[in-house]
Amino acid sequence: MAFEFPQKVLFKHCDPAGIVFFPRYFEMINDCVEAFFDQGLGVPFHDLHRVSAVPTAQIKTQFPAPSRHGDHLLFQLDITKIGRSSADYSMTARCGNETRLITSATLVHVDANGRPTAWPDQIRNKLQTFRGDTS
Ligand SMILES: CC(C)(COP(=O)(O)OP(=O)(O)OC[C@H]1O[C@@H](n2cnc3c(N)ncnc32)[C@H](O)[C@@H]1OP(=O)(O)O)[C@@H](O)C(=O)NCCC(=O)NCCSC(=O)c1cc(O)c2ccccc2c1O
Repeated sequence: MAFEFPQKVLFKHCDPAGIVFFPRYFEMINDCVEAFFDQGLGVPFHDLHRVSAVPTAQIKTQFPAPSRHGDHLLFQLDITKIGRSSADYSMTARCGNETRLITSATLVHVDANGRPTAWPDQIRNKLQTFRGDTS
């Protein structure tokens, strides 16, 4: 099951050439991850960050086609791997049938001291429900 996150391209996302500037895509990616924790996992960041955090250890992104002001993007997130303290996800953003962004990344669950710590069972079990087809 993929988690879905709609995002309309706004004026603030675009550069003078009229296309989405890549740092704004990374903000959209993080907005999708934040919504995933809140709505998908039932662990909103304002609760999670009282005791832990989930920084990004690695991320790889491709932009196969540009997005423009007014486009309606649909982000889809799948969990592809769950480790002791880490989780890999893949994410795409599409406008209609056209793919605009493909990304894969690793989040690591860390304690209040920033050290990797095992996922709590409640979060691990919810992550499992968003496992995609890969590995
Ligand atoms: C991320 C680290 C805390 C990892 O520490 P360390 O390297 O000591 O970890 P281990 O070797 O013990 O491995 C633990 C665990 O992580 C996996 N892992 C580690 N590095 C990688 C990697 N490069 N690629 C893939 N996987 C990796 C490893 O396989 C282990 O997995 P297990 O499942 O087996 O346990 C440390 O490296 C660190 O602190 N890095 C800096 C992170 C950072 O600054 N990122 C960029 C800015 S922060 C950020 O972007 C961000 C912050 C947030 O608070 C967020 C909150 C919510 C969502 C997103 C956030 C976010 O993106």
